[in-house]
Amino acid sequence: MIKAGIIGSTGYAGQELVRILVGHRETQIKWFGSRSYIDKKYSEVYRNMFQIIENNCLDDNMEELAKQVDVIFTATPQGLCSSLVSEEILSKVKVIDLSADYRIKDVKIYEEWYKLKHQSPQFIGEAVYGLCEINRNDIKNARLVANPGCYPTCSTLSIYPLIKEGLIDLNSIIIDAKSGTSGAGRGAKIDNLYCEVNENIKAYGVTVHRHTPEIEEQLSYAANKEIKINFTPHLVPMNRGILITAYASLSKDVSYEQMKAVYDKYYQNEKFVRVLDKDICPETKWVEGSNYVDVNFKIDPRTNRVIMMGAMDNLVKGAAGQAVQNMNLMFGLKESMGLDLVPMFP
Ligand SMILES: NC(=O)C1=CN([C@@H]2O[C@H](COP(=O)(O)OP(=O)(O)OC[C@H]3O[C@@H](n4cnc5c(N)ncnc54)[C@H](OP(=O)(O)O)[C@@H]3O)[C@@H](O)[C@H]2O)C=CC1
Ligand SMILES: CC(=O)N[C@@H](CCC(=O)OP(=O)(O)O)C(=O)O
Repeated sequence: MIKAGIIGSTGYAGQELVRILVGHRETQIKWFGSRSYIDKKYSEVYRNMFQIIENNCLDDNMEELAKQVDVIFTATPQGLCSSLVSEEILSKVKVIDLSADYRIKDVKIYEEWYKLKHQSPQFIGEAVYGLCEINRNDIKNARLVANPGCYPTCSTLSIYPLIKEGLIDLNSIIIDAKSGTSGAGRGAKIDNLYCEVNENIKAYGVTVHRHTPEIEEQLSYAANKEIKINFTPHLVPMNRGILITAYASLSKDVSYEQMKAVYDKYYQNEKFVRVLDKDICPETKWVEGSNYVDVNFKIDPRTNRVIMMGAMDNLVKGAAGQAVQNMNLMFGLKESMGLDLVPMFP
């Protein structure tokens, strides 16, 4: 049995991790970390866990945690994980960070976009970017995994095959993204109040969203060349779900069948990436509650552009599900263990 501790178990990403790990037959959650609910029953914070979890919430005592568990998940605000990790901790326990602290390899770029001083830059080089479909082998040997951001997961997986195969103009990529409000976390913020969000849709973080450099870095690895993108997220009035619509100019003539073969080349053996049939557009409702990313594309011959689309659940493949996928790889388990979650509908 893997013993797991979750720092930030009372947030939206943390509670999704709890929900998934409760159903994981090789894992036992030993530590339900919290800042605001210390000594309160977890099932009083999340009543869906009534009679399922009897534990109390605990503080984020890393030293004590490291003695008691095999893996620590940090589902906490940006900057916290990097202030807790040390060589001593990493020598005792594996860490999977759901925040962005170790996702960006250039610390200056992290500090510039996050407006934070990085607390342990010495571990950035070692951390493995946990996009399982692309970095599987490195993840298996990692002590520290940077679980990818939600928008970057959906964007990268939707665009990656076409970059790898040199089918798109690298200077022409535009990503339009939409997210449900659980992406913003459980903390009270005026922008996320019912009256602000309901019956509304708005762009935010235009040109300055912190996921821009993360997506650029991942796409640049795929291209082996520096890429800049336009990335515009929108907040939509739903609980869960991310939809990506990305645009790029084609760099060569390519038919539907050829492009489909490219997506299949990368994803036909990937359980969690589903390349949809011709003309079927990904929808958030068909992936909700699951670890799937649905992707598809359409070529527009009038403009010589391709439109790439992706949909996933921000809390599952975009956060907790991917974190469990990473844990499975790090502990030599079947990659999909605990993640056979059939999408919920309606
Ligand atoms: N929501 C999403 O869709 C996704 C989130 N993520 C990432 O996961 C992380 C958590 O996000 P999310 O769950 O949305 O956020 P929430 O605001 O819902 O949760 C934050 C969690 O962190 C805890 N926390 C806050 N400050 C501290 C602190 N100083 N010390 C210890 N614990 C603290 C909170 O504890 P308490 O409630 O007890 O005060 C809570 O459990 C973030 O880094 C986010 O970027 C990644 C991908 C997707
Ligand atoms: C709707 C919303 O606010 N989404 C968040 C992104 C989700 C998240 O928590 O960010 P990570 O994936 O980097 O961890 C945002 O735009 O900041």
